[in-house]
Amino acid sequence: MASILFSPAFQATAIFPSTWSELNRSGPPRLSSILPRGRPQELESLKVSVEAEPRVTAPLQLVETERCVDGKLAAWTSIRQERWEGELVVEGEIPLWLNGTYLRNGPGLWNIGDYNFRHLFDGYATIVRLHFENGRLFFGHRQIESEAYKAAMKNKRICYREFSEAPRPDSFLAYVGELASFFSGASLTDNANTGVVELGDGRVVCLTETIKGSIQINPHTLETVGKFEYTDNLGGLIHSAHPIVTETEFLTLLPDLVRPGYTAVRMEPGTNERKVIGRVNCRGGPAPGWVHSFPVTEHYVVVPEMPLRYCAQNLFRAEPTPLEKFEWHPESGSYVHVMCKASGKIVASVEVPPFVTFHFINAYEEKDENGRATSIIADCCEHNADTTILAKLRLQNLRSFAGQDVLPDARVGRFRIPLDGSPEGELEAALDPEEHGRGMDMCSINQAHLGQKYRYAYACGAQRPCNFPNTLTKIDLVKKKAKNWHDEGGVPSEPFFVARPGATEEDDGVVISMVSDKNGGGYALVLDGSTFEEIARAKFPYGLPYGLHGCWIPKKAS
Ligand SMILES: CC1=C(/C=C/C(C)=C/C=C/C(C)=C/C=C/C=C(C)/C=C/C=O)C(C)(C)CCC1
Ligand SMILES: [Fe+2]
Repeated sequence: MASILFSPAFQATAIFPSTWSELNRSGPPRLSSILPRGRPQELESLKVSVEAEPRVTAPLQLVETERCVDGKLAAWTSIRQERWEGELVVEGEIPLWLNGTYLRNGPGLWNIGDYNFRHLFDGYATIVRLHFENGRLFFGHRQIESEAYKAAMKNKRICYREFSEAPRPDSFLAYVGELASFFSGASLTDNANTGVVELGDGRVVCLTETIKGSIQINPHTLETVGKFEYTDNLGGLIHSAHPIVTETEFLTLLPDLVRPGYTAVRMEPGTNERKVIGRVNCRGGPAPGWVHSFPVTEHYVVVPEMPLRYCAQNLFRAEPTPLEKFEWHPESGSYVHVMCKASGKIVASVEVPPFVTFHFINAYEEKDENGRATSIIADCCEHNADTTILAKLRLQNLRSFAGQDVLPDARVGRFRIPLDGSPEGELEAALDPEEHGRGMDMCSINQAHLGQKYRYAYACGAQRPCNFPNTLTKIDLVKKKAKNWHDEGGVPSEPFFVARPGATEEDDGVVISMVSDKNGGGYALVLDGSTFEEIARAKFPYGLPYGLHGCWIPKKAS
């Protein structure tokens, strides 16, 4: 029997599903799950009992080195248990207007027993919930029960093709069955570990880049509701991981690997049917460029075609490749296409300097004195046309930081795309990248400015030396300045901006993030959107794995 002293906010209640229990069958003592009982102030300090489970020789084991241990950054370690929920003790003041739920999705389990995954993006999805209510903060996390996750738990081995991992042919064939499914996409994962969105009709869906990896969850309990089935016949295997979602529509891009191009589609709230807006053919290369995200303006869908292109062979290859599912084809050219949202027509298709981006920040139309759009401005987190960032995100590299400055430089890349028929567009840094330490990714904006002229972007930046973005940065695109927040030795996740209801200033609101601290713990962080100063934090019961993207679900008016 071991004991851990916990803050008064936590009360012990065991809630281990059998899958997790099996997975954890050996190794160090486990912490029981804990649920809140009453306000933190009302509770006494509590000793939580931790029982050591009997060691058995089982194929599935969590390896000690992969676990979150004190003194080691939790960001790159697997989630400690399948689920947890409870109230957190808040230091500082959460504004009373901040009522609603921040959900954040990401890969959180990077090992099956003693088998360790290679890449950050391989991990089985962990959804985390921060529920803000009248100054109080409730926290929970849970594994998403994709077919890939369930199969791995059941068979104690990887059964589907993840970002960089593929099952051994025997286990895959044993699980999925026929060889034909190998070519149909059935072997691809549905591990929805990349993002989470609330549709206009209130349904909450976790996403990855396979279409079948769209999974509906319950935003209150984090329970997996089931697969989100698209009822149209559009087919295809993959889509952008970042649809544009508003109260009135869901827009996404479907890359076509057979006839290289992209189809832009729209889905209305209350339906599961995507309708085609239009299609654009690729201008270069053997396959479409990777389209992890894309921006929109008021009237246009902006379709980036980057020279980091999908590689159909790599999608189905068993061995890891240098660029995973992709290949770098600088000779094929880089392009940006602009599609009219109303007609689906291509109104511009320009060649641009080579670029590597995963995340677009925003886009808008520049207009002349008659209100006619003359060009499109599209901003992204741009990795200086260097693909090495993908290898830097392998877990071995993330876990082996020894003080060297190894994070490749990134910048806010600003495209200017003329709408007058000119053949070329521009790409330049929107501000001196030194302002944010030459680190730049995982961005958000005030959603009220989506597709509109805007001034502020929030992102992860860098304080060097580092091997991963380790600051939060607020970028002022007008003054070309950044304000930076940093906790030495810590790794913050995507800063997510939530506007104050009734605000008139673009940065009137808060920025939410979750931080892995240097002691192996972690905390939820709330910064003032305007001053970028900390206003509240709340410690988690244990450090969490790094998460990717989130969404805000405001409390519904009653
Ligand atoms: C590409 C395919 C798949 C998986 C795609 C996934 C899981 C992509 C995830 C991409 C993410 C999270 C990109 C984030 C980038 C962040 C960066 C560059 C941060 C940099 C910091 O400096 C499958 C679904 C596995 C199969 C089809 C193809
Ligand atoms: Fe992303």
